[in-house]
Amino acid sequence: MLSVKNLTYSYGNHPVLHQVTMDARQGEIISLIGPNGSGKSTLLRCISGLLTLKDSSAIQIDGRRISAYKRKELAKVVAFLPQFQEKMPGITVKELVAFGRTPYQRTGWLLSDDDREAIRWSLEFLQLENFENRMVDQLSGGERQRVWIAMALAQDTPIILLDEPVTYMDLKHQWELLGIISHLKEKFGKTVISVFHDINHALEVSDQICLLHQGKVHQMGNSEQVITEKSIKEVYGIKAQVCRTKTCCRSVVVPEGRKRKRQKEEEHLENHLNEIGLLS
Ligand SMILES: Nc1ncnc2c1ncn2[C@@H]1O[C@H](COP(=O)(O)OP(=O)(O)OP(=O)(O)O)[C@@H](O)[C@H]1O
Repeated sequence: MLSVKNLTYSYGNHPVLHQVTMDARQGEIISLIGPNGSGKSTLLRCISGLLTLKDSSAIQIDGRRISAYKRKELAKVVAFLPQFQEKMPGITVKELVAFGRTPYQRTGWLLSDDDREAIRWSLEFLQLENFENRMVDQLSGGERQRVWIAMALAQDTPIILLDEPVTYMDLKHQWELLGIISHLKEKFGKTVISVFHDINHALEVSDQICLLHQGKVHQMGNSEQVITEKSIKEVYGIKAQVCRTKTCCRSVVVPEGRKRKRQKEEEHLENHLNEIGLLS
């Protein structure tokens, strides 16, 4: 459905993405992970059509290069939640979610029955019914983020791009949103490509994980292939354990804390002193 092939992108003369290749099938959840500045947002913005590509055939949807889509046509296929959302003063939650229907407007701003149904569905899906008349700029960061996600869902596209969708959310809402993302795939066959900073979030929802490092795909595949102690060390430069937990039915990544590091150093010193006979 979505194919990214040898995508290279520079901001002016600052190269950011190098020969990125990635495929997404229909109904697949792909997580983009990688350190700050590795190019995750830039990759999403390229796929969303917001950035102009030198090689316009590098990104194709259903076999058609994205530059061949008209703006409105592409907005019916790809919805994009950017990393930072505006506060949107003077606009209610329902009005903002209604903006998601813009690609379907013909003349003027009259909502059709389909529009109203999509708006209602999105508000319900994000549990925002009780918020619909609230002003967007008076919401908390996490609440506002849910409204922006609802707007993206109201667009009713087969492909949804989410840039750090859980950033401002508390623990409960983070895990609820991960459930919503899985639901979008399982019940509605949506293809979701999402940036996560918390690898455990990526492990919870992904069919595939794309690990970016310095603008290149370091590894792409299922979680067991990609999330290893070796790859975390290579890309993030930290020591972490990848533990398989029975209760979660998946792996969890636990970075080595300072206490454990200190404990290991002390054990090492004690062993050494033992070896040379200073401790007995
Ligand atoms: N508009 C821009 N103009 C110039 N350089 C940019 C622009 N946007 C991003 N960059 C640079 O491109 C590189 C990749 O940025 P990008 O935002 O894609 O990374 P990221 O992996 O999403 O980072 P983060 O995890 O911090 O959000 C960085 O070096 C950044 O400074």
